[in-house]
Amino acid sequence: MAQLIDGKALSAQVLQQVAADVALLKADYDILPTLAVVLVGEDPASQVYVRNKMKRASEVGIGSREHLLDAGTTQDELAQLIATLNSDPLVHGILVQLPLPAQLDEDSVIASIHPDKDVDGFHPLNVGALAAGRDTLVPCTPQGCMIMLNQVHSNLSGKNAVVVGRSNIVGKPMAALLLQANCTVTIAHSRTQNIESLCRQADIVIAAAGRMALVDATWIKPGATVIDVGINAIEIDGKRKLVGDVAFEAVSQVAGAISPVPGGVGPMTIACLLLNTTRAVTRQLACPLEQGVGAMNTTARSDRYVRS
Ligand SMILES: Nc1nc(=O)c2c([nH]1)NC[C@@H]1CN(c3ccc(C(=O)N[C@@H](CCC(=O)O)C(=O)O)cc3)C=[N+]21
Ligand SMILES: [Mg+2]
Repeated sequence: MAQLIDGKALSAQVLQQVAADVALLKADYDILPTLAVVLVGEDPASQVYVRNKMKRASEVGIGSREHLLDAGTTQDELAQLIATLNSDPLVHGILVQLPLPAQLDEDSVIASIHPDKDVDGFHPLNVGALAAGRDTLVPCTPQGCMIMLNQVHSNLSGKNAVVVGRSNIVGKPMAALLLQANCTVTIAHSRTQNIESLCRQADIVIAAAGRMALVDATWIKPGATVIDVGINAIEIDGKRKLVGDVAFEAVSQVAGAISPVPGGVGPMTIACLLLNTTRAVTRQLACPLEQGVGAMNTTARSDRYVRS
């Protein structure tokens, strides 16, 4: 049986570190790191996610502001709000919950967020900086996956990693981070030929395709590490259930390590969002810090949150 990569427990470790950094920012700079979450419309799943984020924020001492806009909000109204948040010195992180209603242009909304407040790491400047291997705000889900991988692998150098899925929010930044960790990286997707045998050569499989139970036991090399990024909501006997992109029961008989859904990548994503909020603060301080929170200001420091 595969080792279970417990995202819930691991996220608690990350959150503990974030709480310590929040306390340090308070003590040394009298700063309350604050996250503004913008939700447009009334999608029930989005409401649950946003509520979870605010709850975790308050647990680690991060301030949060919730901006609930109605579903008919115009591009100009949203732009107005973001401009206000951009210039508010008491707001350090801005998250606009995606997806947005159809009348709104996501790309221009994302581009309007100040890059140093972009705790999602979706702004084109941050995307480019990550691609170039520079220090920047990194998307939360891939960052969480790297921390999970560091739990299993003391050294990722030379590992064959296959990322299944090529989204801008997971697949592409995930591949960039794996490359930065010196993995040999392949991005597979819906048009990839022989995807099953390709994955079977991988030491690491990141399943981020958005297709329920897509990755089966026959796709996995014995002993490989499997991270499940899927969050597919299904109904069983009228009850809502969350399942991943990996056929968990079957794959856990073959893999060396595997993350579950729920309790895997999801909690890590939220922990990294709050981690990014403290990192956003350090990017906005007038003078760079020599130690403490300032010392964490590099994308290569995910290992800092991992017990050896
Ligand atoms: N701008 C933006 N940034 C995001 O990071 C973002 C977004 N928009 N839109 C939606 C997705 C989805 N997402 C999740 C985060 C945590 C869980 C999570 O904690 N899941 C729990 C279970 C929660 C449940 O039961 O529904 C778990 O997997 O254990 C899930 C999904 C962030 N997203
Ligand atoms: Mg995809």
